[in-house]
Formats: sequence, structure tokens, C-alpha cells
Amino acid sequence: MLKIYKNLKGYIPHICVILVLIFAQVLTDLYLPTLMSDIVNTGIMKEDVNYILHMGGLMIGVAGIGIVCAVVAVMIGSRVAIGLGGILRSKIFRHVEKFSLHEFDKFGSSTLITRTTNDIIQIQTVTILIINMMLRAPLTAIGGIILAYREDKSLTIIFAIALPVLIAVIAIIMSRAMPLFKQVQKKLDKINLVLRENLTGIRVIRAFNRIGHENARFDEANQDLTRTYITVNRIMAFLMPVLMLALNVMQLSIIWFGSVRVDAGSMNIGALAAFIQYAALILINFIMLAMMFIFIPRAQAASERISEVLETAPEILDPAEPKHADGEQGYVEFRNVCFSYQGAERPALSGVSFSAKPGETTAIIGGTGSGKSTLVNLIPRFYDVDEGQVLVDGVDVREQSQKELRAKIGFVPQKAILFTGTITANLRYGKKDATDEEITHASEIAQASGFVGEMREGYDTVLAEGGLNLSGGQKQRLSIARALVRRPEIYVFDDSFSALDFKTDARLRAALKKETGDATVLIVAQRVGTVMGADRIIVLDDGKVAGIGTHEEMMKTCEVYREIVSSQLSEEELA
Ligand SMILES: Nc1ncnc2c1ncn2[C@@H]1O[C@H](COP(=O)(O)OP(=O)(O)OP(=O)(O)O)[C@@H](O)[C@H]1O
Repeated sequence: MLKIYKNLKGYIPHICVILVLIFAQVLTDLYLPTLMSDIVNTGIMKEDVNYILHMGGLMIGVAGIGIVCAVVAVMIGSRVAIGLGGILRSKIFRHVEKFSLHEFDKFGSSTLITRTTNDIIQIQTVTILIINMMLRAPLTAIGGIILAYREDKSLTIIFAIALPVLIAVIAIIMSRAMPLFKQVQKKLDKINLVLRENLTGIRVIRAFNRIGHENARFDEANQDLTRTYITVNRIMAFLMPVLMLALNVMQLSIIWFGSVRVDAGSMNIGALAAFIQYAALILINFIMLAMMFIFIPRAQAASERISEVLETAPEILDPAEPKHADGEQGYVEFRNVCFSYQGAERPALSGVSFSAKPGETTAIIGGTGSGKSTLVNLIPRFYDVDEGQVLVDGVDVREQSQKELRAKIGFVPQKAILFTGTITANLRYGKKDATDEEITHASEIAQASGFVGEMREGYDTVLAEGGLNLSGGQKQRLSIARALVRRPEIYVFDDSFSALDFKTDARLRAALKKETGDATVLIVAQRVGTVMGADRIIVLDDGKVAGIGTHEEMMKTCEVYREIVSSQLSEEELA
């Protein structure tokens, strides 16, 4: 947790003010019983009404100062805690932005979201408590003991007996509750996971009639959490009564032994009244400290999870001195590339070599899982190769700045991802200053202008989260248009025509050919029809290149390609 609190550097002045305020409030809390003792001894015993009124007024004033200090301290404390939450959220967001896909794969997106939201809220809540209680509780308890000792030394023995017993009871209760609190955190994570999977997979769940199964899965996680919560609360239920019992026993003992001492003339009534108040103050602050320790383990778990994200170094970093590719534009070359995903048994790609030049279309075809997407993901350096080299414009991608490299590429991912906002905003995503003409032109080529024109708001139509209000094919076409607006040197279409019907696919490719005249085009496809016209077809089989050449050459020389062609023809013929 200390690591997390290093982020509070900018709030040091605030924290200093809070500490001063809390110190002042503790002084007022501790001063009040002394004033009351004076009222009893001097005012009431001597029936001096003026003294009572004077001291009563002073008490109200002191209490007022205490209240103001407490309120202002809580207000500033909350600001600091919420500020810390803001800092952490932005740090995680910025750090995660630098992650390579390997780190995303390692964490998974759902836990990254929980860590950025839920975990930070936990820390915020505990920070408010810590700021307000960490100093106040021990200071008041210690100050109370000292002042009580000053009022009457022998009566302080009651504290010496009661407090260790009390600490032992709190320690026993907490030692049982703490591990359960940690479990609660983990079980909350489980519920979040089930819930997220349910929300994102709702269509699949309904289509497969698995609502009952999912309900059972949720109920199991829910009941598990509820059971742990109940056990924790059962244990915690002892805390308050035990503390209240201790408070009452302590006060009873103080009154009993105190009155004996008053009777014997060794103590005055004022001191006894003050003593009772100090006892209450000490105990209440012990309770507060105990409460704080309930929340700390939760925040501890949350801060460990946050630190884990922040301490994960992104695998893909820019070189110290990035090289610029001068002269050559649009050259992509793979030299004996091998690549494996973390923890995978077999390499996703091995010994892949080919080169693509400007003005040429290179198509990549192969069965599912043969490594097509993996191959194109290496061009914008989403992952680093294990062996060999990927060169863009003659320079190894690892030696270029990621920004410069990616600026050269118009990437259309396999899953069309659009953002909440208008269609225009989505199409300008890769080129902020694109003109309206550029946008309509790109949409025409991507065969998107037709359906956009039919929408009531046209290009100003607001897309729902992830483009939910569009069909799969419409999303793909907008995603293609977004890449076209950029007019990059290299186009990468990762199975981007799969959701289009044959006619639209053909029209789009014909328009694309004219548009991408001088650029380098890489197309990943499943359909032979999409790749047939390419200058070069790379046939992948189980991560290895099974053949490279034109359609005609491949038909003659590549068995795997012939199999793909014949399987598709027969499928279409059968249909
Ligand atoms: N993020 C990942 N982590 C681990 N393994 C992965 C990951 N992505 C892909 N793989 C594995 O790498 C291999 C190649 O996957 P890839 O996505 O490149 O295939 P593909 O040819 O594009 O398949 P498809 O046509 O189904 O999209 C597969 O065996 C797959 O299971």
C-alpha cells in the first residue's frame, strides 16, 4: 500500500493541513473533560453559577473549534483520497495503453477494468479512513491515558488491566475476520467475471438456451460470496457488544473504585467525572482503530492488484535511437520469422519469409488457426518475433518508433471495432484533419456510402457502443473506410471482407485496386475468390509457408492451396 501512497506526493501540503487540524481536534477532545472537571469541582461544589456559565461557554467554544477542525479535515481528506483515485486511474490507463498484446493476453481485459474501477474505489474509501483515523485514534487514546493518569494515578490501574484484555479480544476477532475479508475480495472478482461473461455473451447464452446454466453459475458464485460475508459478519457481530461490555465494565469499575477514593477524600468528584470521560474517549478510539483495520486488508489486496499492473513493464518499447526508413516506401519483408504465443506448445509461425512491394497485393490464405492473423499482427509490431526479422521499408520494425511505423499502416482488424460517436468521427479516427470529401470518397470505395446515405442522419449518425446499431458487414465496411481515409503506404486487411456478400466483396476489391494503386496491400482471407487476383498468394499451413506464388502457380504446385480451392468450389457447388 505504501507504494500506492507514493502517488500522494502532490498532496503533501493538504496532508500537513489535515494533520494540524486533527491535532487541534484531538486537543479539544482531550481538553473538554478537564473543563468539565473544573465545572464540577469549582462551579457545582461551590455553587458558583457565574463560573459554571463562564466555563460552560468555554466548553461550547472548544467543542465548536473541535467540530470545525473535524469537518474541514474530513473535507480535505476526502479531496486527497479522491485525487489519489484520479491519479491511479489515469496512471493505469496510460500504462495499459503502452502494453503490447502479450500483456493484454496475460491480464485479460475484465480484470484490467475491475482494477481500474472497483479496486481504486476500495483504496479511496480506506484512504479517507486512514487520513482521519490513523493519527486521531492513537493520539486521543494515548493523550487520554496520560491525562487520566494526571487526574488520578491509582485509578489508571483499571486501564492497565482492561486495555490489554481489550486489545487481546480485538486481536482474536480480527485474526479470524481478516483472512475472510481477503476471501471476500477474491469472491467479488469471481462474481464480476461471471457477470461480465454473461453480459457480453448474452446472445450466445440465449441461442444455446443456457440461461439456466448461467443462472446456476451466478447463484453459486453469489451464494459463495454471501456465505463468506455472513461468516465475517457473524464474527464482527461480536466486536461491538464486546467493546460496549468492556466500556461499561470499565466505567462501572471507575465509578466503583472512584467513589471509594472520593469517600476516602483521595479524589475529587470533578476528577472522577473527567476520568469517566477519558475512559469513553479511549475506548471509542480503540473501536475506530479496530474498524480501520477491517478495511485495510481489502485495500491491501486492491493495491497489490493495482501495483501488479503498474509494475508490469511493457514488452514492446521504442528503441533508444529509432531508425528512419529513408527513401523506400511500402516495402514489407519477413525474414525467416518464428513466433510463439506465451505458454503455447507450438509456434504460431515458423520460418516465414516473403516480401511485398508497393503496387502489389499479397494475399494470405490458410485454414483456421494456420497463423494468418498472427502474421499480419507482426507488421505493426503488436508482438515481437522470437526469431528472424520483420522489416518495413528496409528497417527492422523493432528499430523504428512505433508511432512512425504505425503511421505507415492502415490496419483493418478481423473484428471490426468502432467507437461510440458519429460515423464521421469514426472515419476521422486515423486522420483528424480529413476533409468531408476524403470521408465520402473513402466510404464510396469501401461500399459504405450507400447504407450511410440511407440513414436519417447520414454521416452524423451516432454509433452505439462498439457499433451495436450496425450489421457485421456494415461495421466491416466502415472499418475499411477508416483505414482508407488515412491513405497509408501499407494496407493490412485481416479477413476484413468475410461478412460481405460475394457481390459487395467483388465491387469493393475492384474499387480498392484503383484506390490503393501505389500502396502495398496485404489481405488475409478465407475465400479463394478474394485472393485469386492477388500478385502473390502466401499459403499458410500450421504456421509454415506451404507455398508462395500466383493463383495459377499455386494451383500447379501447392497441394494445400488446391485442397482449399477444391473444398470451396465443392461447397459452393453443393449449396
Ligand atoms: N492471443 C493468443 N494467445 C495464444 N495463442 C493464440 C493467440 N492468438 C492466436 N493464438 C493461436 O495461434 C495460432 C494462430 O492463430 P491465428 O489467429 O493467427 O490464426 P488464423 O489463421 O488467423 O485463424 P482464423 O482464420 O481462424 O482467424 C492458433 O493456434 C491460435 O490458437
